[in-house]
Amino acid sequence: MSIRLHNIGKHFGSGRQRTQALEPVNLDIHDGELVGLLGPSGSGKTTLLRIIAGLEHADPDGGARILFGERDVTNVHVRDRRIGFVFQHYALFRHMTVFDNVAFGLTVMPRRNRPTSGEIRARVHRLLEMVQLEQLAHRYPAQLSGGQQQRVSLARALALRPDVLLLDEPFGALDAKVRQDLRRWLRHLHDELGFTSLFVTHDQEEALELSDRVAVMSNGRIEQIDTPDAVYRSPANHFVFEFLGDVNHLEGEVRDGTLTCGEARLSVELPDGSEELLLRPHEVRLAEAPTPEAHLPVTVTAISPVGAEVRVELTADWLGEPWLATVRHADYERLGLSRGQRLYAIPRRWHRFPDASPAPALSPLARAA
Ligand SMILES: Nc1ncnc2c1ncn2[C@@H]1O[C@H](COP(=O)(O)OP(=O)(O)OP(=O)(O)O)[C@@H](O)[C@H]1O
Repeated sequence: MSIRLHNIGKHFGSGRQRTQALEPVNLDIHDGELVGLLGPSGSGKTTLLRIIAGLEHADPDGGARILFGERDVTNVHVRDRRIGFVFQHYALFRHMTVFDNVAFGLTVMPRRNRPTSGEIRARVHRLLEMVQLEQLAHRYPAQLSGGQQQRVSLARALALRPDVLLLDEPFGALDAKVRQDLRRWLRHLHDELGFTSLFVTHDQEEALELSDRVAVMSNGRIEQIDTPDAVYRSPANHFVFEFLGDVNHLEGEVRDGTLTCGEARLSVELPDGSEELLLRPHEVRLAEAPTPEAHLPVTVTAISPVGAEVRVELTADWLGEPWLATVRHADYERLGLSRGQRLYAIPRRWHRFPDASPAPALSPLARAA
């Protein structure tokens, strides 16, 4: 089921209390797609999700329309939109067993649509099997872990065979390992059952790992919507770049093709003036000597060799905030990295987002790559 949003804007309150939660948004979600709404607190993610669900109404002016496939659901009640919901705070019925929680939506259907009790039993068992909770069917929510409760919520949301599944910070309250498992598991279910899903998160990693496409939001606006790879590698603007990962800043004055900041110097093909360059940690190489293009002396202040790469914190008099470089374990050993060591940072590439420039600029190095 595709979802098409046309001119969905939202204000709350009136008079001086009136605030704009969403600027008019247009968005097309394809049939079977898993889309992540990613943004900081207050950026409008939940408001957009609630409008799609029918729990909130878009501003009526401006011709707001919501289509599920060919069906115009703009004025359709939440009950009739055929949506499954999963929220962060597991709203399971505490006095019902796992089985009854999952079966609930089916048992309260109008008699003419309601499956027989045998069919309900079979469907609930199948769902519990899929979320691997069959053994716990007779437990109560209080007897489950957070991750298990969230799996029950998912099974319950899927029991009514929704066309669209909406998830609001579904794994927000869980610890890192459980989140990781649930993400994989949601992706798997999504692919197996083929519904269309939209989920809200403020966790970059979660959005990038789970989504077919990510919509990055700030201040009630969709700043960019694209595949995880594209939003990460080709961010549309400064905000998206900063929000999607660790960033190192290099601010200085450019004169005659050289950016200078204290004792640091970098050759850049830019006109004279003040500049701010941005670099991801993996775009910073560490070396024992400067190059003709880059003279950026740094001191190693912390090393974290945990994970696939080594994270190295760097400081210098010319830096306001420490830099973070990620280096391969082989390079870590080759350089014999230790705290207090003095090295040179060599940018592999850099990015800049001059104000009001719609397209990001990349370093010549990156353009060549
Ligand atoms: N019922 C409401 N009345 C007034 N303002 C509201 C209401 N709901 C949301 N807002 C405002 O709308 C803006 C967007 O809120 P929304 O909850 O959609 O953001 P969000 O991105 O989901 O944030 P979070 O990640 O913190 O949940 C915020 O400025 C919020 O204060």
